Amino acid sequence: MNPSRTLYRTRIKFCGFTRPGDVRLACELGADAIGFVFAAGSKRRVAPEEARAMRQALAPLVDAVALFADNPVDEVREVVRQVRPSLLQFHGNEDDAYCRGFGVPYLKAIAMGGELAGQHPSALLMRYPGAAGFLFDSHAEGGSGGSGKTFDWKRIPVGVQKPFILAGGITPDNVFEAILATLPWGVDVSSGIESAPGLKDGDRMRQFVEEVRRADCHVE
Ligand SMILES: O=C(O)c1ccccc1N[C@@H]1O[C@H](COP(=O)(O)O)[C@@H](O)[C@H]1O
Repeated sequence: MNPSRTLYRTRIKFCGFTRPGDVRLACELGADAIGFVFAAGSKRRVAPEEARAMRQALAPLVDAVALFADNPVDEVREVVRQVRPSLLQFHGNEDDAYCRGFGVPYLKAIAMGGELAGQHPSALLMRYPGAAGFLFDSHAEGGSGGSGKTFDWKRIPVGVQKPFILAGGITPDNVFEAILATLPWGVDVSSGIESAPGLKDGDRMRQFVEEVRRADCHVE
C-alpha cells in the first residue's frame, strides 16, 4: 500500500482494555479502534462477557477489534456472537481459511522478531489472500505479542499491497519517529499507553494521539 500522504490520517488502535472507563476515554481522545484480547496467557485477557460490556462503552464510529492467538474455533465464535467485533486480529499460526471462517474481516499479525521466511510481500498475500491487512509486530514466530518491544522497522516488507499496521513497543515517545520511518496505515499500541498491564493511562493515551497528529502534519 502506498497511499498519498496528503491530508493523511494515520489510524490509531489502542489494544488490551479491561475497564469500560478506559474505553470511553480512549474514544474521546480520538482512538479509531479499541482492542480486546482473548489470547490465552495474556495479562490483558478478558472474558466475552467483559468485552461485551466494554463494547457498549464504545462511541459511534469507533471499531471493536477482537484479538486471538491460536484460540479454539468455538472460543472465537462465542466472542463474535457476544461482542460483535468489526475486525478480528490473529497473532498465532492460523491460516487464511481459519481466519476467514468467522465471516468478519481480519488482520493477520506477522512476527517480525525472528526469521523472516515467507514474508516477502507476494508470499504474504498468497498465504493470506483474505486478510483485510497485516499487522507487523515484534515477537518471533511462535512467540507472543504485547511485549512492549520494538523491532527493526527496516525489516517491514516493501510493497505490501494491503494496508499495514505497525505494532510492537510503540509509545508516545517513539510513535512520531515510527510513523515517519514506516508510513503505516495505522499504529497499534498496548503496553505503551499503560500504567500496568490492562490499565490504560489517560495522559499517555492523550500524548500518543497528539504525537500521531503531529506526525501526520509532518508527512507529505
Ligand atoms: O496485548 C497482549 O497482551 C497481546 C497478547 C498476545 C498477542 C498480542 C497481544 N497484543 C498485541 O501486541 C501488539 C504489540 O503490543 P505492545 O504495544 O508492544 O504491548 C499489539 O498489536 C497488541 O494488540
